[in-house]
Amino acid sequence: MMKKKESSVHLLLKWAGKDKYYLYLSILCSLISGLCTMIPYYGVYQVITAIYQYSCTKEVLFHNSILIFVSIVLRFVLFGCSGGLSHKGAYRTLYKVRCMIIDHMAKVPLGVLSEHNSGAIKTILNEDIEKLELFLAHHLPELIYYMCGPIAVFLYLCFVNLPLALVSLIPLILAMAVMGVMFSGMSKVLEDANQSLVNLNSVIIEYISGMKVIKAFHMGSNSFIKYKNTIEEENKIWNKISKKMGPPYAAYIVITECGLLFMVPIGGFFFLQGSLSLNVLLLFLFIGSLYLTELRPLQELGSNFAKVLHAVIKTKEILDIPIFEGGDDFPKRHAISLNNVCFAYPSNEKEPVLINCNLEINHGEKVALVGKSGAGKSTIIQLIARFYDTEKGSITIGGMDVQKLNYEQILENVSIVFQKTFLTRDSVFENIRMGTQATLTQVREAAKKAQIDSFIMSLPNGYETKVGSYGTRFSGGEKQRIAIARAILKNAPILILDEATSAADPENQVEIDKAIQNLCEGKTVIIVAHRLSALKICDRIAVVENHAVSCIGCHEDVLKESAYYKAAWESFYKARTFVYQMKGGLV
Ligand SMILES: Nc1ncnc2c1ncn2[C@@H]1O[C@H](COP(=O)(O)OP(=O)(O)OP(=O)(O)O)[C@@H](O)[C@H]1O
Repeated sequence: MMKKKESSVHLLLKWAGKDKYYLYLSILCSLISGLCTMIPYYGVYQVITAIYQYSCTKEVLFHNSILIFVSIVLRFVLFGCSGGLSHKGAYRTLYKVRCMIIDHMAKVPLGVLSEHNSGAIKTILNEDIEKLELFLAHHLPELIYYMCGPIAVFLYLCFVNLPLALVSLIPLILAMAVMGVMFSGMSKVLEDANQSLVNLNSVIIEYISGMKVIKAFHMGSNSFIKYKNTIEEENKIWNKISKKMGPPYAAYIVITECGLLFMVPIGGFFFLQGSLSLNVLLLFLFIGSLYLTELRPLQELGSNFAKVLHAVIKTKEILDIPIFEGGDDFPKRHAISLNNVCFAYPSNEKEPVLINCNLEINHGEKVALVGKSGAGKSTIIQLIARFYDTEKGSITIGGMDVQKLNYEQILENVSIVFQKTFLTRDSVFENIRMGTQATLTQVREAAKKAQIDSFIMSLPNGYETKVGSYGTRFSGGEKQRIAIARAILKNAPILILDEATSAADPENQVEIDKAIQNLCEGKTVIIVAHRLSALKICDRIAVVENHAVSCIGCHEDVLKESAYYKAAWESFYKARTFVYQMKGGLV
């Protein structure tokens, strides 16, 4: 546990980089401010001594009052400076850590990222990182401050009377024992509490994103059950924590204040014995029984510290996800080849999706992947785009193993149009150019080819129309054409269309087909075709079944060779020529 704490603080300071000097300065201010706590006690002792020795004059009162006043002002000024510096250091560190995570996530293989629960990532990015700020900006300087004062007072008391100074520590020893009880076995409970927060975040995200389905199926209050159960689970954990922490916390508070209980009899005994003067007894009765109450906030810091350690560990877990770095330049030719590829998803390693799968796609060729649902079509394209690495076998682009290629260049050279289009809360213009420096003319050019320019121009603010709330009014087909415009603008030589025509209805089917034709021009294309109508632009068709590509060729050849394709084509053909018969006659 101790090792974990050390490495976590060390990690935090490493992440802070040069900004750790703000934190060091803040600690120094806290330290001096904490030491100032001792000065008023010293002043009080001087006055008591003067009274006891009948030498108390106006000067003695005046000097000590000034001393006490200056030390109190200094204490607060320095504590304020410490807070300012710690906040500056903390927010700069927070900014760095957030950037580090975002940078890192951009280099993490997409598949690995999707294996992570999005609620867990949100908890880390949002709540856990905020806890780092709490620690750096507040806990660290406060820890020094609250510890320094009592330590300095104790040292001063040791200087005045060692045995009584040691007696003054008895409440501290008892309070530490109580704290030990309080925190024993807490790491598991706190871990559960953090996990329940992650679950709660995931359920909320799931609940909000599934709102449409919940309403459509009139699931009403039943849909709340998972949400309600998760809240109840969290409630149970926090009840458990408060039951465990409540009594020892009360004991801790009382014990830190019970100094007089020991000081009066023991100090009084020494005084009666004559080994203690009255001024020293008074000093210990006033101060020796009180100064430890300054340590009280340490208990709260202690419990928060456990949360901070958890946050550091979680942040590190994200930063430790292996990334793809370096690698060879992307080749100029783009023939794609799968050679005896075996693959199972990391979350389900026992169920192989692909076994010895082979596929050859020529440079500039357009190949459709067809097959039953769950056959592995999307898996193949995810492996080509290196969302995951193959277990056995290899995938090459232009003869080069994808695992040896620069990952960033793979992302640059492979465009994927997914079935679901993600629109950011930004203008349509920014949604098409997606962070590139493309001009409005270039964006419009791409949008024209994607058959969406006239629709965008009809929007209230044209290309400047904000998507956000308005975005919900885009139809599936319109969104898909925006995605196609993005891909046209990106102009990557390899194009993957995963069910890209699925949102097409008869009205915009023609437009989407035209958009896709424009998009595919001169590219190496793989289309995951669920509707066989998408096959018309393809040179060859590959059937995915039984964990591999079972046959590949032109439409006529595959029709002869593949029973699956023959059946699929026949039902597609029947559906195309289907005429609805109404009761009263033909429609
Ligand atoms: N992230 C994942 N983790 C675990 N298993 C997965 C994952 N994604 C897909 N699978 C499983 O892998 C198998 C192949 O899925 P894949 O999506 O490649 O099929 P598909 O042919 O594209 O199906 P569909 O046409 O329905 O989209 C399926 O059994 C699916 O359940």
